[in-house]
Amino acid sequence: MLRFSTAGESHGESLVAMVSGMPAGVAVDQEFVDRELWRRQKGYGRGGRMRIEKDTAHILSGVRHGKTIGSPIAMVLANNDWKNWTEILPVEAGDATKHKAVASPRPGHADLAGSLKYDFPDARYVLERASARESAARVAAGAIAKLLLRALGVEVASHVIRVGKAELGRAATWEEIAALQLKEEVLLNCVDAEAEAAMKAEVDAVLRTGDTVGGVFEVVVHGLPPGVGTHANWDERMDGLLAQAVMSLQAVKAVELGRGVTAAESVGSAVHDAIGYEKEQGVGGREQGVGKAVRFTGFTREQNNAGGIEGGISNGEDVVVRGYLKPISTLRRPLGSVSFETREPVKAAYERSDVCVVPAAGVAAEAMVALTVARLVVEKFGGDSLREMQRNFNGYCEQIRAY
Ligand SMILES: Cc1cc2nc3c(=O)[nH]c(=O)nc-3n(C[C@H](O)[C@H](O)[C@H](O)COP(=O)(O)O)c2cc1C
Ligand SMILES: C=C(O[C@@H]1CC(C(=O)O)=C[C@@H](OP(=O)(O)O)[C@H]1O)C(=O)O
Repeated sequence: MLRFSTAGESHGESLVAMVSGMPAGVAVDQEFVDRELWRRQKGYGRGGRMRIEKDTAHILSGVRHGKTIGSPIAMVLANNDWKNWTEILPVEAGDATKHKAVASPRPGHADLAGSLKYDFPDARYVLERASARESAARVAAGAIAKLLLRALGVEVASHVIRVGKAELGRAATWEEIAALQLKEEVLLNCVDAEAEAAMKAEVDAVLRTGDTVGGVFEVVVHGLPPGVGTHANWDERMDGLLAQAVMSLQAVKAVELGRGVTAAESVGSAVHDAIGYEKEQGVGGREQGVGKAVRFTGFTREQNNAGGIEGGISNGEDVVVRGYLKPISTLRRPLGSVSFETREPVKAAYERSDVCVVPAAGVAAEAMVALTVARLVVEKFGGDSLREMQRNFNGYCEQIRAY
């Protein structure tokens, strides 16, 4: 089973990512892993911390001569900011002057609930792990999953469809989304320059007023054959697993598959994706790689409102997952809170903060989606080595082509 976990605190020495269950023989491209980390650090509206960090994954195990060897992969990502904290963090609990205590819990953070739960004197102990700094480790793990998927012709990419009130008012093609991932500059990771300018204006407006914004990103999985995930058990359905994976990201408050949200206010005839068949084009091979059309069978759809999943099973169309982000919680003009010490009303704590993280959250969500899909792919196709898995995968593709 493909599994991953992370460890590490925001201002601790390092983050750690562990991935196990990867087949042997997958080429691990360090440049690709680091580029994914770079993409997560970018986007208009990020705060001062991103000028301190330059994330890179130091691979400690599970890779030999550039390829996976089937053993757990451990990676370490240093926190550059750690050196600014070494003298402050380890002091005794309760010394508010020395350990950067967060003495008034910030609304929208885990601060209050976590301090009560773990019996901490202030929220610093909570936020260190609750922070989305952790998502960098997820991206390192997700990059490994992406490399496995890529070896099977499956690609995962994201783009931003809303920042505050500004939205991309049209559907994006896979080619547009794939091309975005290669850009050297990341503004708001939107496929449309005009919509992106409007999104930037939303960020500028909240920068002026000391406020924050949220938005919506969309992750697309391209090239996944029909038949991954299952309807058979609730906890094996791909839709449920994707929802949990993306919802688990910091600040994501809703997850949508396909047109799930607007479908609720529509009628069945407008929502469901009519099925056709085109033998000539559909049957006869699949081209692999970003931007190429992938057809596994002759069955066709006029549209993809289902977002590539029906009954918890991939149906061969692009898998489309949207994540809805609340506005960032920490405000330069803070909301009301209460002092832990005096219980008097005070403003919530503020040091520095991002004001918009929609593009970065999209990259982290790509990682979560890639890890989820890779897990289901490993379950379906098995194989201790990539060669064995590719044989199983190709055999299955032949089977459904001849269906
Ligand atoms: C990439 C990324 C960066 C984030 N940066 C900040 C930040 O600088 N300030 C902040 O208040 N919240 C930030 N968040 C969100 C908080 O971590 C999150 O809202 C908080 O931990 C509470 O968790 P919840 O919103 O999931 O309930 C960020 C989220 C992501 C995905
Ligand atoms: C460090 C990252 O994001 C952090 C996530 C975060 C939060 O509360 O989630 C708060 C900020 O941390 P700091 O207070 O150190 O500036 C962000 O910078 C990162 O994305 O790598």
